[in-house]
This record gives sequence, structure tokens and C-alpha cells, in this order.
Amino acid sequence: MAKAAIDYSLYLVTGRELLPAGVDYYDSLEASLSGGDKVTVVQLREKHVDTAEFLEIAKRSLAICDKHGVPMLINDNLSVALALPPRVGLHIGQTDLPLAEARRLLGPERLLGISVHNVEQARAVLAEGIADYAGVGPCHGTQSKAGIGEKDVLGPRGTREVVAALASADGKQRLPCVLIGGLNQKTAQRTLYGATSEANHPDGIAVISAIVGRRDADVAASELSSIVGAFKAQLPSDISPGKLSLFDAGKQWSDTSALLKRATQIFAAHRQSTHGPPLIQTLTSHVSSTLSANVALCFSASPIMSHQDQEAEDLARATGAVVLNIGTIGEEARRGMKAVGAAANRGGKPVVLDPVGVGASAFRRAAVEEIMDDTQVTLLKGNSAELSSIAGLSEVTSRGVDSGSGSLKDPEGLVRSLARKERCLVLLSGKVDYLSDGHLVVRVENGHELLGRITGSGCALGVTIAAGLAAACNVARGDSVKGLSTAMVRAHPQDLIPGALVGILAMTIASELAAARQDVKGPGTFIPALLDELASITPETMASRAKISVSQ
Ligand SMILES: Cc1ncc(COP(=O)(O)OP(=O)(O)O)c(N)n1
Ligand SMILES: Cc1ncsc1CCOP(=O)(O)O
Repeated sequence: MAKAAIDYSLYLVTGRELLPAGVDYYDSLEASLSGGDKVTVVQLREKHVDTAEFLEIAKRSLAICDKHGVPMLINDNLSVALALPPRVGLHIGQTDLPLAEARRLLGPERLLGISVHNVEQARAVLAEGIADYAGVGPCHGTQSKAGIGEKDVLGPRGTREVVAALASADGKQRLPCVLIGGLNQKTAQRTLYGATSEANHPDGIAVISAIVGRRDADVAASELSSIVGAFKAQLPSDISPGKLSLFDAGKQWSDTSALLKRATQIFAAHRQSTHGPPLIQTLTSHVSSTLSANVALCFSASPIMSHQDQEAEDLARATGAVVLNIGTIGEEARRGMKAVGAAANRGGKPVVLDPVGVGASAFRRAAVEEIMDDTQVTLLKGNSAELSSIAGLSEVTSRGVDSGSGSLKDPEGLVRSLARKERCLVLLSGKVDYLSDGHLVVRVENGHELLGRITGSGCALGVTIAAGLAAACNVARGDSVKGLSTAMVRAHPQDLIPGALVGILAMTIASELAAARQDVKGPGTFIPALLDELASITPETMASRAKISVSQ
């Protein structure tokens, strides 16, 4: 007989030691299960009682779970599970009973779950085909399990890789999974989105403190349940390779004129400033800070150049988008980028990452790795050396920060594969710019060589792109888009490509217009002219001068 399908959406792991003072464990459990959209699975985790007491707690807990029709499992203790009816399952860790042994002792009927912490364990569990589900984590730091250090934490990128490994490459086999570790009302949404790739998606979240630690366990459960519900509602029903696309709707831009038309519309709405100029929080190098701030102002946006981690949360409420540029990164900015990136993800604000000179030092590589592990980036922008370094290619050796795209054999292949891997838009900047969402590649052939003869023009391009993405979000605001797109940004997913394009075209076309002016004699006179042209460029000029082409 086939096992009943389990709804893993909100999986409560109990933790009596985390209950607020005076709150009764059974009352808290009952509350988390009461009402409509609440906890869907319960695991009893008792680390400090003997088997007899564990069994007593389990019997009373089972009566509550049964009343609400919710499946229950026992953490680690096989004998407690076996002493209970066959509808009670077991969750084991990697160092507990071997999976095959646990299944042999439990029999085929009982629910059996296992923790996985890395890709190898995930592949092995999938290949064995014995477990009913996997618990993937720890996704974030947590105080609820002893001995978890920073090195154990998977982060969004690591979580995504483990979840992906729980589905076979041909899409025929997949193991349901829940994410665990540090998941709460603030982190659940971005972690669920971040863990989702073309290969696979999580089926729910498992929490201890986010429910057990609350006096209002019923409210906590329904808050979490609605976050998971909103996430699941966006997933396509048919999950197979290639179907669960990051920017599915971006595929519609195979028609160049339709893409340019949409970019022009977004730019027009941005210039009309219906929602006020978007605030662009820019963490950038000392060298390019002033130019970047002026570029933001000229491009109908407001700059704020704070690096402070302490104000990240407050500023995130007001920002339209953020730029993380590692040009002159130090420890303070590194901390700031971590906090600003996470706060932007929580608020559904676009994040542009400019990994300036990433190939030049181990410190820069570690900083970029850390940002990309912690933050779901919306657009990654770099030259051929920077993107090659991130992609792990040896084709282009770093020549400081100025390598163009011409040195690459297959620039389109690089942006496409990096975008798929990192689940973000990727822009390779150079004489020709290549923008990809992992499916299509937009080539932009605008721009003037004087851009390469002033410092900070590439950094400032990150600012115009962030403003373009913020403009795409503002359009969605006007249309009352509430949920997050799969890119973790509050925008129509299909608008992210034209939004980014607005920023690229504005900067490159303004450079052409500036360079053509009589008063521009060289790099020195080019800078003020560039700012003037950026301030006056219209959607019509953008539409008429854009040199773009799209390939699938
Ligand atoms: C759903 C879920 N996932 C992971 C764990 C962790 O289990 P384990 O690694 O065995 O650690 P302990 O819980 O035994 O400390 C879990 N309990 N539940
Ligand atoms: C049991 C366990 N396994 C990995 S993290 C974790 C604890 C999760 O607790 P919380 O939801 O409070 O972070």
C-alpha cells in the first residue's frame, strides 16, 4: 500500500527547554496545531530525558497530534518510536543508526527522515531510496542545537546545492525535504527562495525556536505557514529540469523590439518619478563614491553611501535597491555588506554585486564568496577577469580591474551558465555588454571608450543598473505585486531584464552623447558632460539609440 502523502510545509521540532517561562509544553503544542493553516508535521526532540519519560511525553503528544490529524515522528530514539503505533515515524541524523538498518527495524510503513548537511550526503540518501524525506541544514546559525559553528552553516547558496542534490539530473527521482536551522519569520522567505533552483525546491521549513520560543505559538505558526504557502503557490506544478526557471517569464524577450519597448516604459515611469526617486544604498570604493553619488542624482535616484551594519535594517525599509561594490573593501564594509544584503533580501529589494578585482587576492575572493553565500544577489556584474574568477575559469587571468569581454572565447556561454548557477542576472561588461538570465543573452553594443579612461565609471554603472531594477520594482508596486518573484525581488519577474537594461543603456548612451559634444576634449571634460547627458537622456533617445540584440 502506498504511503499517504505528507504535507511538509511547516514542520515543528519540539524543544521544551526553549519554552517561555510559565508556558506549558502541551498547551504550546496544542496551540501550534490549532486553527487552519498551522503546523503540518511534528517531531519530538528530547535530548535530556530517559527513554521512559520520553515515551510518556510522546504518548501525550501523540494524542494531541492525532486530534489534529498531524503526523508525528520521534527524534533519534528508535525504541520510543517502536513502542508507539506504526503511524509514528523516526527522524535520524548522519551519525545515528545507518539508514538501511533504521528502515529494517522500523519496517516499510513508518515515516523515516534523515538529516543531510552536504551534497555528498544528499546524493547518497537519494540513491539509497530508503528515506521518506530529508532535513537540510543548518541553513543559518542557531542556538537551538548545541555545537553548531559558523563553518557548519550552509547559507542560501550551500542550502540550494544540497536541495538540488536531492533530485536526480533527469528529474525522475526526488526526495522531499525541509530546511532547518535559524528559520523564522524573518529568514524563512529568503531561505526558501534561495534554496530553490531549476533542479529542485524545498517542501517546507522545520523550526524549533520560531514557534516553541513564542507565547503565541498559534500566531507564530500561522505567520510561518503563510510564508511557506505563498512560496509554494508560486512553484510550477511540474518540477522537472528546465521547467523551474529563475526568470521564466524573461523568455518572452526573444523579441528585441518588445524588450526595448518595455525598458523604455520602465524608464519613462522612472523619470516621471511617480513613487519618488528610489534610494540607492551604495557600498562602494572610496575612489568612485562621489561619481557614483552624482550619477545616482543625475539618473533620478537618491544616493545613500552608508557602510554601517548597525543601520542596515532601518535603511532597508527606505531603499529601492542596493549596490555592493568591493572596490576598496575593508572589514567594516565587509560586515556592512553582509547586513545590507540580508536586509535587502528580506525586503525584496534588488541587490547588485560588483566584485571589483575579485581575482586579485584571497581576501577579495573570500569577501565575494561570503556575500554570495549569505545574500541572494539580483544582478552580478563584472568584467571578463572578475566573472571568470567567480566561475572558476582559468581562461582569463586577472589584469587588475580593467579586462574587457573581448578576451573570452564564449562570453555568452559564461554569462548564461553563471546566471543559472547563481540564480541571478549576470552582466559581463566590456566593449560589448552581455546580460543574461540563464536562458537568453542580451548583447548591448552602446558605449564610448572614454568611459574606460575615467575612474569609477564601471562602479557608477552598478548604480544606474540598481536604479533601473528599483524602477522595475516601482512599476510592480503600481500594479500591486505583493509576493516575491523567484529572484527574491518584489517585481514582475519578466521586468528584471528590461529594468537592468534601462541602467545599462542610460549609462552607455549618455557616454556616446557626451563624447560627441564640442566641449568634450578628453577624459577631464568628459566627466561633467557624462553627468549632464545622464540627467537629460529621455526614454525616446534611449529607444532610438539602443543597439541591442537577443539570442536564446
Ligand atoms: C527535520 C529535521 N532535520 C534535521 C534535524 C537534525 O537532526 P540530527 O542531525 O540528528 O540532530 P539532532 O536533532 O539529533 O540534534 C532534525 N532533528 N530534524
Ligand atoms: C535540530 C537542528 N538541526 C539542525 S539546526 C537545528 C535546530 C533548529 O532550531 P531553530 O529552528 O530554533 O533554529
